[in-house]
Amino acid sequence: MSEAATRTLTTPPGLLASLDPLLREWLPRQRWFAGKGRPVTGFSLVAATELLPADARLGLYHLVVRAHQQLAPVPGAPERPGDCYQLLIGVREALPPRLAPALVGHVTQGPLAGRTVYDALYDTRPAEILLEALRTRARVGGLRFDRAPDQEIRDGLVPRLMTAEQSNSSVVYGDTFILKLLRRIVPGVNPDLELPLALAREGCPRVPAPTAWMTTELSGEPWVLGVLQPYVQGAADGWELALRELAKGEDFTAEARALGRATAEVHTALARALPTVTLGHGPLAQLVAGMTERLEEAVHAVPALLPYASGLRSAYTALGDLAAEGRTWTAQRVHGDLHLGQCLRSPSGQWSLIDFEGEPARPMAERRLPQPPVRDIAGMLRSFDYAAHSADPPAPGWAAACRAAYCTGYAEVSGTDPRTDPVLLRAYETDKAVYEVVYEARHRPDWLPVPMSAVRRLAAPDSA
Ligand SMILES: Nc1ncnc2c1ncn2[C@@H]1O[C@H](COP(=O)(O)OP(=O)(O)O)[C@@H](O)[C@H]1O
Ligand SMILES: O=P(O)(O)O[C@H]1O[C@H](CO)[C@@H](O[C@H]2O[C@H](CO)[C@@H](O)[C@H](O)[C@H]2O)[C@H](O)[C@H]1O
Repeated sequence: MSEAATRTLTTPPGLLASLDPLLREWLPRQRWFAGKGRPVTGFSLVAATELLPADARLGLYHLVVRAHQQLAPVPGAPERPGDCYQLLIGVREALPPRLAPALVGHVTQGPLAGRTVYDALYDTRPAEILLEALRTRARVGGLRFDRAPDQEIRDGLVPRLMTAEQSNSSVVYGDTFILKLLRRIVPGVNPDLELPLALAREGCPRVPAPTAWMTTELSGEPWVLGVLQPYVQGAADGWELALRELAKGEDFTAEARALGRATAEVHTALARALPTVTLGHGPLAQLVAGMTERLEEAVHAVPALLPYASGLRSAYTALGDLAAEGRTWTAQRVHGDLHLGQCLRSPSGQWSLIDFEGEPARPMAERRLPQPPVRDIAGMLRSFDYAAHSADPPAPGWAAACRAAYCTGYAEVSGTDPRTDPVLLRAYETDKAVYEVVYEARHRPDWLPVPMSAVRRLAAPDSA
């Protein structure tokens, strides 16, 4: 591992050098590793902070590493410095059986030869150390832990790592708080903290308000590393609930309508809290160009899209034509990756929206741009379709009823029914379905038929 770019280095260099071969094996296998499909050629260390020294029974290091990857999975392909990842690495003589799933590897060289390194988020003491740092607003090396002025964190909360399929890693503390540790990290303001804080200032009850957060500063820029929020106890997510009702052949329209209302409440609060802009011909042309470019990239990555490409493209050109005729749209900050799995229903039936990070694969600057709120609506409409098409047999009528109820709920609160703008809606649904095709091809190939069935429908000229 190259240490040339090291900023804060309080760890033994021998440990870092010996981690390189272990990380090459371990990191690409993690669910949250974003660079799947491109060989990792090595790592450089961006920052390292010792939380507990390695000569103790338990050593603990916070690392920011940059993964260097080849651009294509072929021998000799050019490589580029890739994404940065946040790791919490524990060092022990041996792992107790309960930590077996956390194993990164056994160190074979350097001063720590013979010791075992592991993903310390699985372990109680390291997780407690993070919460304690947030509680006490600690500064450790370059790591900064902050807590909202009006929020308290009591001690003694027992941590457990969530095992859900995630883009990041979350630890639940005593069913009271949940800490999301971002895995692939980027410089600058992160909407996963920015938007919930803005919504909390607006008094919007649909989003858990951040209690505390963890940041660092690298090369003069802030980086968000984690966010602690109240844990919604006993909550079920919209995806689980929808599948449960589908399996029983039950109607889900009352919940879909409530979700439409919740989405509109969040959009209204975001439009009050942060700037809105009017999109005229120029910005719309850019937006359409972005959708078209994403489609071209997707066709390249997933050739099964090719037969539908021209039909899909027509959804974007129809939008471009409307803009050329002088139509304008209002854009505002949005959730950016809204789907049923991002909606939590409390036991009392209240819906909350979570995970404002946006689509993990998009550049951060793009994720923070104001966009037509229909972007999120399209995400939810796709999600009802996902649920209906992952049922056996598929239930397109169920999806249609939920989609209609969701739009009705949205219109009740916002005063705008998304169905009155079908060209915009079709363009955004198409963009989302194309994103999903690439996402599934990369992460869950078995799921590919679900967005592909939507692609077939959206590519048909009468689908608007
Ligand atoms: N405030 C919360 N209360 C209860 N559960 C939560 C809360 N926030 C997140 N979760 C659970 O954690 C999971 C992952 O959270 P999310 O923010 O979507 O992370 P990721 O970006 O890694 O996908 C969610 O699907 C949900 O089950
Ligand atoms: O929740 P994440 O931010 O990690 O979002 C990513 O993963 C989602 C899947 O876990 C993916 O969502 C797609 O599958 C869902 C069912 O599992 C479905 O409800 C969504 O509509 C569909 O888009 C999401 O796209 C991706 O960004």
